[in-house]
Amino acid sequence: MANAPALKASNISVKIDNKPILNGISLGLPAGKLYGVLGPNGAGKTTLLKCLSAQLNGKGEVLWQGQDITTLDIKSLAQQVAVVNQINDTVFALTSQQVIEMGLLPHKTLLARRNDEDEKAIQNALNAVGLVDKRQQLFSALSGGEQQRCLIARALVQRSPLLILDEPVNHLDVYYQHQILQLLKALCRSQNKTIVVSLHDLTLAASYCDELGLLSQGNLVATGLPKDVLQATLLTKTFNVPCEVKHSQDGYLQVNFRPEFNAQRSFFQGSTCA
Ligand SMILES: Nc1ncnc2c1ncn2[C@@H]1O[C@H](COP(=O)(O)OP(=O)(O)OP(=O)(O)O)[C@@H](O)[C@H]1O
Repeated sequence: MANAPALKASNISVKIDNKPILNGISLGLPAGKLYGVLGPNGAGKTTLLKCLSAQLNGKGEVLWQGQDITTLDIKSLAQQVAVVNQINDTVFALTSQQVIEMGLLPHKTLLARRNDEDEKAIQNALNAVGLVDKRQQLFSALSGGEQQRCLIARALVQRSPLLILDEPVNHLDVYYQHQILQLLKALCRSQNKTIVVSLHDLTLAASYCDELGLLSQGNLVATGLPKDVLQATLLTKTFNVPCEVKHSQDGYLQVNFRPEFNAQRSFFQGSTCA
């Protein structure tokens, strides 16, 4: 079946400390597609991505190529799924190259040395994310955006058919936001990869993602083509900010949140500030 989902989540639910975080999420994504997960802070995007990449075991089932993803042993999982989590405060005493090289581990035996093919993969990944000149720089000395691109490069050399990236364009300037999403989309098309990203920029999501899922308070309130998910009324309700969606003649969607919205009014209510 050409369009059978490569990644299929059925009825995923997560509770933490008895608080529902995800409520019965089901979605299916064919190979070769870029899927964007959207939603306000705390909606459950990271939690969903962790379930899809077997970092978190919720209720329900995640099938990757027909197999329950939680049953893969750690090496097979790393060969199948590359993960880029949000950058945390972990300071790696490693160079960019060494961080990227970690992506080769799932394909190596314990004592294997780096070969020409590995070197080429690292060089290609450094090129792809524009970090050739930072190769020997300590990861901890990279800027936030460079760290983000370095972790994406690590995922690239992992050569896995499924990529899960949590806010991959966070910290990136406009050029690299577009460059990284173009790269991810190209990987879907040229290598038939299945890629899931969480994003906050809805216009960017509309420009690059094949399909979107919109989360609100742990519920998947819409999923499908960008034009079907990005409806002004639904977005206004979900993000609690008045919004309009413009459709350009060349097929692009632009989501504008209204600047006259005064979030500070509620912020300063009850405070003594003038
Ligand atoms: N380990 C945890 N302990 C307690 N609560 C948690 C834990 N992990 C997540 N949560 C809660 O689950 C909810 C969803 O969190 P999640 O990180 O998935 O949201 P998100 O949509 O990715 O948010 P953001 O846009 O801010 O990154 C939040 O209310 C969060 O506080």
